[in-house]
Amino acid sequence: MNNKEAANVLQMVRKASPLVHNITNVVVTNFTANGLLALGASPVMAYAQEEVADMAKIAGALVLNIGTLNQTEVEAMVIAGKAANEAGVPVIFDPVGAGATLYRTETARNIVRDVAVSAVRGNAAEIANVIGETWEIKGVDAGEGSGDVVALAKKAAKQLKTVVVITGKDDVATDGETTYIIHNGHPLLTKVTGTGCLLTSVIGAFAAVERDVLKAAAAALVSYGVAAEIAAEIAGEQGPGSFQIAFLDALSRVGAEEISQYGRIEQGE
Ligand SMILES: Nc1ncnc2c1ncn2[C@@H]1O[C@H](COP(=O)(O)OP(=O)(O)O)[C@@H](O)[C@H]1O
Ligand SMILES: Cc1ncsc1CCOP(=O)(O)O
Ligand SMILES: [Mg+2]
Repeated sequence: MNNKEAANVLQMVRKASPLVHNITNVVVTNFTANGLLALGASPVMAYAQEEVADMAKIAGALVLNIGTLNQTEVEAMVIAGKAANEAGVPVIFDPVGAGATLYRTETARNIVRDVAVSAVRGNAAEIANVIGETWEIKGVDAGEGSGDVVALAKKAAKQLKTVVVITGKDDVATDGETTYIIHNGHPLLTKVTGTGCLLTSVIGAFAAVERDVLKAAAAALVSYGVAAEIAAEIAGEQGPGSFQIAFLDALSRVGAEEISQYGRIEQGE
């Protein structure tokens, strides 16, 4: 995966405008829908157990996010996930807050047991907790110590038999064999709630058009990180509010030119 291939996948997203079915949290719902629209995808949020299977089957990707989970919604996620699996629709999972409470940790583990997920995206602590590892945040910035993050991502990918994406200062995407490290993004992303959750849904949009989920994830990460850098350039001085708006604008504008100029994808060990 290089910048050119990444830009091609982004172009495919804009052309196909895939339907991304999200079962996500109440904090990020509107931001996620607007972010997917800005990018060029078609978002839908549907949660009722009566309809989630039907929606998941017609979607290009299903995104499951346990940010504000409750038991009814978790059951809906499993119903949707199984329907997506039957229909060959990729399922992307965001284990928000795994490790923070026993309920979140157990639910995250149950979802990856009951649903065949194509990719899991979280920060290092969340991914560690899904696979039962302890994880110490080494500095103020959880992205510090990226060597350890790569090892954690590979271990998780092998254990879960899926693509694993760990985000932070640098982002790692791996299937356990091939690894990409993406050196894009901006610290202001950590000052806007839902930027991790939206990224998980953006990976869904990319996985809807690129069957190689590892390539889809790497392409999504570089597009997203470059968009953040453009937004910071335009509105970073103003603060997180202006940055959030500029970021939505940048998601709609980022393309081959910006990715070739700013994209920093490294093939890891
Ligand atoms: N220190 C940082 N510098 C640049 N980008 C960052 C930094 N920390 C996180 N990001 C970016 O913010 C986005 C959300 O990632 P992250 O904060 O790890 O997710 P979450 O909110 O789920 O913990 C990703 O695109 C990631 O690359
Ligand atoms: C603040 C908050 N509380 C529960 S879910 C959520 C949003 C988390 O979003 P992200 O992980 O993308 O920062
Ligand atoms: Mg998160």
